[in-house]
Amino acid sequence: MAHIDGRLLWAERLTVSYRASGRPALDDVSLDISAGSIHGLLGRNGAGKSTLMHALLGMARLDSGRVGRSPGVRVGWCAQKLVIDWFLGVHDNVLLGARLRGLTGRSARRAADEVLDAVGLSDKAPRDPEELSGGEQQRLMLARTLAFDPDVYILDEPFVGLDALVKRGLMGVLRERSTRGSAVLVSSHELDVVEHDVDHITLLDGGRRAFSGDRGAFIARFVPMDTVRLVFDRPVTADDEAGVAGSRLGGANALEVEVPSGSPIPDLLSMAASLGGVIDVVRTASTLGDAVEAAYDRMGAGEGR
Ligand SMILES: Nc1ncnc2c1ncn2[C@@H]1O[C@H](COP(=O)(O)OP(=O)(O)OP(=O)(O)O)[C@@H](O)[C@H]1O
Repeated sequence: MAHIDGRLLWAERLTVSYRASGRPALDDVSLDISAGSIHGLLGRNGAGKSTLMHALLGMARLDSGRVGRSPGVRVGWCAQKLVIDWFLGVHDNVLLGARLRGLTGRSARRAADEVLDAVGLSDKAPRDPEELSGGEQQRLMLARTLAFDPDVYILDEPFVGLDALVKRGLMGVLRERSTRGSAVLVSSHELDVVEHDVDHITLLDGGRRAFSGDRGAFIARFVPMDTVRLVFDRPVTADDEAGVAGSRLGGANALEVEVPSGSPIPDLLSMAASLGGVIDVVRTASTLGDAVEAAYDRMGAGEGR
């Protein structure tokens, strides 16, 4: 696989309409998917996430713009709706992914066994897909995509219906694949699952790109401040409060101060040390979920369009 500037797959100013009139489902959206990254595609229901994924896969009719792919890059997709070969058994569905990757014989079977194990379906391998639960069928689709082991994973709401342990395990497998150089584009409303693993965020709002950048920049943009709490082993005095610029009382034994999201705070720490009696410094960092909530609030109020 060769790539251009680390980019494996990209969209340039895509506009897609499902009907001739009315607002486009995707409006002038650009996106780069780079090797080794996990890229979260976020947005409310109907924001255009699936449409963008379909466009990247070459499955949407473009009004304008273009999709580019570096030479030899293989793209794998796990759809939001169930796409399973119901005429094949569980193991053979996964084997299909390994064969599409070019593996044959024992190595294909081994690859299929490995991913069935990774998604916790080894014991269901001899079954037919209709004998699986909804969550297991979802895992089967993911297993097939993992067996294909593409350079770019396009995963549309892959965690719906999965239990917490399986979700975490799958996120770990995706992280491992990205560390080996694959790229992952994942849409999800389950921010707690992707919270610690996404490097890059693109946020869509009504078909338009409202944000694209790294995770830290996203949080800083929508929740610009963290709260730091200085806890004392004694009541806070007026001198303490005056000594920490911008602080407020946080109960009898604590001061609270707002600092820029994610920023180092050496001055505040040395100030705390000089006050005497500070026994704990607790920083409440904003999460991806906080930032998305704040972003959706602002988008509801018209910002970001
Ligand atoms: N086949 C279609 N025909 C007509 N309109 C469509 C079609 N598919 C999607 N749309 C419309 O395009 C817009 C974007 O839909 P899309 O499925 O891309 O959103 P999404 O962000 O993936 O939403 P969700 O989070 O609910 O999955 C929506 O307004 C939707 O109603």
